[in-house]
Amino acid sequence: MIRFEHVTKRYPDGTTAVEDLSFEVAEGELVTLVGPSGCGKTTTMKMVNRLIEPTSGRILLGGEDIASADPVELRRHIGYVIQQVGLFPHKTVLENTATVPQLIGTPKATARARAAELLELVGLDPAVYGGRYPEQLSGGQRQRVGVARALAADPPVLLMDEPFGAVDPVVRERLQNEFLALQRTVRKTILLVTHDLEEAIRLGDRIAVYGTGTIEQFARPAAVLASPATEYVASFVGADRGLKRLAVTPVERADLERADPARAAGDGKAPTADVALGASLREALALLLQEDSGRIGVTDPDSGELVGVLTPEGVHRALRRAQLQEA
Ligand SMILES: Nc1ncnc2c1ncn2[C@@H]1O[C@H](COP(=O)(O)OP(=O)(O)OP(=O)(O)O)[C@@H](O)[C@H]1O
Repeated sequence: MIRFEHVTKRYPDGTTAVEDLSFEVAEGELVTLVGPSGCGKTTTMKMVNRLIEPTSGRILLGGEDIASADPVELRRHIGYVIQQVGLFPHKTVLENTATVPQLIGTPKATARARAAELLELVGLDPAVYGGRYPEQLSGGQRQRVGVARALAADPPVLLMDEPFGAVDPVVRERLQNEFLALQRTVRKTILLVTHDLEEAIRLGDRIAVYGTGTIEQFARPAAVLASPATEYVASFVGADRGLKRLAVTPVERADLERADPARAAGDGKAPTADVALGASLREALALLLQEDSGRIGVTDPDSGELVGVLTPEGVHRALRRAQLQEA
């Protein structure tokens, strides 16, 4: 869907922001660009909507070279969410959200109805918030309006530059989770820039880890954590990557031991907590650490039935399995 072919950007003062970038974002995929300040993430992203022009190489969108597209037309198909959100202070939340559809000629009533739907979708009741002005919102609420506004024109592609950067860690995690749930419904093709590795791991279907102006590794989060491609990636990912890997490894049937209801009932140590198959090992381990029985139940997410129990040995097996799969 978005394809970079040997893209280099040199600024007029001679700074090479990115050099020979080649990668592809599949349709409906969310790719996070992560790396330290100044490594070229924002430059990469702004080349997609032609706010910045590459020095060499080309970028294809849906197979078409964007260099031959009309920039204004191009940007209609690309939603853009930035950290400062950039809401119009003198417009209400509803008007802000309806801006783009109205610009492209959607009748006012239709644009507003659509805006109200989107506000609902990002968790803001339009009846409560629609008439407010941006300054009457919290930082997290403003950020949600920014996301709703970017989705309003229903663009197939979204560019997001530190979209959750301006809020505190607790709100940030909630917004991230809501955003993931939203993405499961809307399935946009997304490039998301962040300097926060946790965020990149949590949100990305794949992650591009930037060195200076180049991508050091482009892979699924679990693969980056299990086998960093270079020394640089290993140090960026840090020594606690085993812990981070817990967050991206799901509980699978093969990790479980048989649930034995007779024994569980008999020794009075039935696990009191359970997780669904597919939950992260991090979630499972957090519960396991609080369980006297040393086991937690694992249920089928569809039927709710108990399918087995997970023990610390099971967690270890799961981690080894994940490492082998990614190696
Ligand atoms: N207009 C410009 N002229 C010259 N150099 C620039 C210009 N814009 C960016 N740069 C340089 O290009 C490099 C990449 O910048 P870019 O903004 O893409 O980095 P980034 O990874 O997004 O950083 P941050 O996380 O701090 O936003 C940096 O060295 C930056 O100083």
